Amino acid sequence: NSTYLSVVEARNKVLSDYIIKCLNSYGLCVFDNFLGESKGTDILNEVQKLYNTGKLTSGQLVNTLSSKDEVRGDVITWVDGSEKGCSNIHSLISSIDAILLNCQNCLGHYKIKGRSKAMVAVYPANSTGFLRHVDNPSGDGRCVTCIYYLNKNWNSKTDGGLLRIFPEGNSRVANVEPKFDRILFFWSDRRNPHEVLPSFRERYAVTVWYFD
Ligand SMILES: O=C(O)CNC(=O)c1n[nH]c2ccccc2c1=O
Ligand SMILES: [Fe+2]
Repeated sequence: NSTYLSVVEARNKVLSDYIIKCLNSYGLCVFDNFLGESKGTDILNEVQKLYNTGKLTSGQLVNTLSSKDEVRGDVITWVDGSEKGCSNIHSLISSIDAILLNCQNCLGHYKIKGRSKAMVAVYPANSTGFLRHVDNPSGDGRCVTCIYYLNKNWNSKTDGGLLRIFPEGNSRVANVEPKFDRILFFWSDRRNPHEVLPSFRERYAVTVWYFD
């Protein structure tokens, strides 16, 4: 009904304003309790199903050493949400689209024109994490990285898997716990080198990149 819609729109507006302010000031933005416990759990269940039915393949070109203890990196798959069993991932993507549509023409000098499919990524327990990198070092069009985390009761002291962002020209480092129902936005270019520390527990995330 109309009241529900206006509540959702008002909430999206508040969130868009927050993202615009944070991204333009710090180049990154973290927001907790994005979709709530039940929706977040629905998405987590879909991601775990993809993982447990072997739908994910190795994300990085990890040079699997011949040694017995294999190098364990992230495993990923790309979904647009129309696939069977991905309807909740689809609604996640639509929720993020709605928020960023609200930010139109207010994110730096970007005019967002599109986005990637959603990348579902799982770092297995005892994984090596992800070496320090820039998502878009070479101007491939990606301007904003958006990551939605799905890890309940995550404690990086015991579970590892911390995302560390080193904002360019800034001595401070952002240590982001991959907490359940947390959404993170950051500029995809050289302003935000980042790394994922080794993970000692399965670590789930869904990432979408927005293009200008
Ligand atoms: O999960 C995180 O907290 C951060 N994650 C990343 O920075 C990240 N960045 N670029 C990728 C490219 C291919 C496959 C996985 C990735 C990936 O997890
Ligand atoms: Fe990255």
